Amino acid sequence: VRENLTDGAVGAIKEEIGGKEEQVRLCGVHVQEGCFVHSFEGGSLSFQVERVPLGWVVRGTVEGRPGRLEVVRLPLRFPLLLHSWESWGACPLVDEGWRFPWGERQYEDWRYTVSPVPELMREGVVSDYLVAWEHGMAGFLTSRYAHGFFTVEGEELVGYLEFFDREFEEPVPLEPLVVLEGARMWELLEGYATMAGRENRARVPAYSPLGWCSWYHYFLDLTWDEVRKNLARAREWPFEVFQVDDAYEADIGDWLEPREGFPSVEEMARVIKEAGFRPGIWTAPFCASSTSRVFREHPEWFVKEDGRPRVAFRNWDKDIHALDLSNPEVQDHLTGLFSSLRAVGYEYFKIDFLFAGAVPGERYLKVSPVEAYRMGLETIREAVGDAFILGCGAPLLPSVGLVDGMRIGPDTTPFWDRSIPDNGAPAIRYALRNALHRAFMHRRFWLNDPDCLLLRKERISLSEEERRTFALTAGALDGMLVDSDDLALVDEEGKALLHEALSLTGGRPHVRRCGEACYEVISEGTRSGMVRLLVNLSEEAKVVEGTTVPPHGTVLEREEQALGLSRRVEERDGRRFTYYHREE
Ligand SMILES: OC[C@@]12C[C@@H]1[C@H](Oc1cc(F)cc(F)c1)[C@H](O)[C@@H](O)[C@H]2O
Repeated sequence: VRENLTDGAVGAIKEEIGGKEEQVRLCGVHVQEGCFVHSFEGGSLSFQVERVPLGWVVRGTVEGRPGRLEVVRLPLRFPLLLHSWESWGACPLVDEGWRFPWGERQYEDWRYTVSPVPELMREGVVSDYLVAWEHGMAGFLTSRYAHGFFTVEGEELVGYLEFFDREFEEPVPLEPLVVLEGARMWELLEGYATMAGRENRARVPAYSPLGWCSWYHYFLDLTWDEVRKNLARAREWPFEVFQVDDAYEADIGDWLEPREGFPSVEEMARVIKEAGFRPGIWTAPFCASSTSRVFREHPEWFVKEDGRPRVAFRNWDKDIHALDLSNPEVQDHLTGLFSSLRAVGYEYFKIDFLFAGAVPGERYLKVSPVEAYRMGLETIREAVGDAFILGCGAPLLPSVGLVDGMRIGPDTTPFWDRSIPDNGAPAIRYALRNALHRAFMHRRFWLNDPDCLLLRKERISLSEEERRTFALTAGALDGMLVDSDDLALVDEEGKALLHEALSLTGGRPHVRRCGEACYEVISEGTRSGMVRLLVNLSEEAKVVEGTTVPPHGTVLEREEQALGLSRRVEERDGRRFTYYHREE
C-alpha cells in the first residue's frame, strides 16, 4: 500500500496523524503494544495489542455477560465513510451534521434492514463493522458472536461490540479489531478486507457466473409462460445461469409449493436445465409470512417477543416472521428444503432477506442473533454443497466464508430518480454508489454483485447513457453480470453493451473519488488489458483531468487504445498473454 504514495504524501499523512495516535484508546487504555485485562460488571476481557504495518490489531477473549462493550475511542475526522450492516444499506461519505434519512414508515416496518440495534440509528450516526476517513480506517475482522459498530460521540469515534443479552460461561474469542492509518482510505479498506477475508476463510469462486434474472422486468407479475419465452431467447445469449426470482412461490416460507400457473420447482429446474442453463432460484429462507403453511403448522419455530412470534418486517402486504435458526428442528427444515432443491437440479441459490435471521428476540438457544444467523447460513451452505450461493439483504461480515457472491447495494431501478432517499430503498444511483464504495470487498470477501444490468430500450425510463453507466461500472468493478430484461425487448445494441461490460471484467479494480459523486475506476489485467472508467453519479457534468464526464455518465479509456493492442494469446495451460506495440 505504502509504495503507491510519494514521500511528500507520506510526509503529509504522517503530519496529519502525528500526535493523534495517543488519542487512540482501547478499553480506556492508550494504545500501545502489550497484553491487558479489562474487567466490567459481570465479566472480563483479556486482550493483546499488536502493531501491524500502518496500524494496530487487537485480539483477545471475553467471558461473562459483556452486553454492549466499548472497545476503542478514536479522534473524529470528517468526511466519514459510513458502512451499513446488510446488503442494501447505505454506504455514504458524510460530513458533520449528517443524519440517516429515515423513510416515513421505515422504522416501523423495515428498521432491521438499517441495523440490528435500530434505536441507535435514531439517536445519531452509526457505522456498522467498519468506518473510514481520508487517511485512516477502523474495523472489526469478524462477527461470529457480536455485532461490531462505531458511533460518533462528541469529537470521538467510539467502537463497540454488541453481544445483546448473551452470557458466556467460558471465554470466547473477541471479534478482532484493526485500526489502520497512513495511506489513502480506499487502499486501507482493501488492506482491511484482505485481513478480514483471511480471518473468515472467504469463498472466492474462480469464475463469475453470467446470468439472467426475472425480477427487474417482471417483478411479481412473472408468469411461467414468460419464463419459457426468455428461456428460448436466452440461447442467443452467453448466459450460464438462468434464475427465477420471487413470484413462483405459493407463499413466503412455502418454497416447495408453486403459485397457481407455475409448475413444480422440480419441473422448473428440469426445463431450465434442458434448455442448457444452470438452474437458479430465489428464496427468502429465514422468513415466513403469517399466512404461510410453515407458520401455521410450526409457530414454535419463530423468533419471539414476550413469548409470541415477533413481526420481523412487513412486505408483500403481509407480516413476515423470522425463523429461529438456533432451533434444531428449523435447521432440519432448512436442510430438507435446500438438499431437495439441490437434488432436483438447482445450482445457483439467491437467498434473500437474510437479515431476518439476525433480528433480536427470544430463541430456542440462549445465543446472540449473530450466532443464530450463522447457524442458519452454515446449514444452507452444507445442504447445497458446491452450488453457488448469492447472499442478498444479508448481514455482511457474518456471511464472509459462507456465500460465494453478495449483493452489496440497494436494488437497481428501471428509472433514475434523484429524489429517492439514501436509506436502502431501491435506487440505481445508490446501487452504483455502493458498488463503488464497497468495491474493496470484491474477491476479498466474495464476488460483489452490484445488482442486475438493464439493457432494454422499451418499458424502461433509463436513458441509453444511464444503462451504459450501470453496465460499464459493473464490468470495470469486475462485478457479477446478471441481466434482468424481457429479452424480446433487448436489441443488438443492448446485447453489445453486455459484451462491452464483459470485456472490462477479470481485472483488479481500484476505486478513488475524483470530485463530488464522481469516481475513477482503474483495473489492470482485464479482458481488455488495463482500463480506466470515470463515473459521474451527479446531476451536472464533471471535468476530471481535462476529461468531461456527462451527468449519470461515464468515460471509458482502454489500454489498447492507448498502447495499440496487437494480439492476445491464450496458452494451453490457461495463461493469457496480451502483446502491445507502441507507435514510436
Ligand atoms: O422480492 C424480491 C426482491 C425484491 C426483493 C429484494 O429487494 C428489495 C426491495 C425493496 F424495495 C425492499 C426490500 F426489502 C428488498 C431483492 O434485493 C431483489 O433483488 C428481489 O429479489
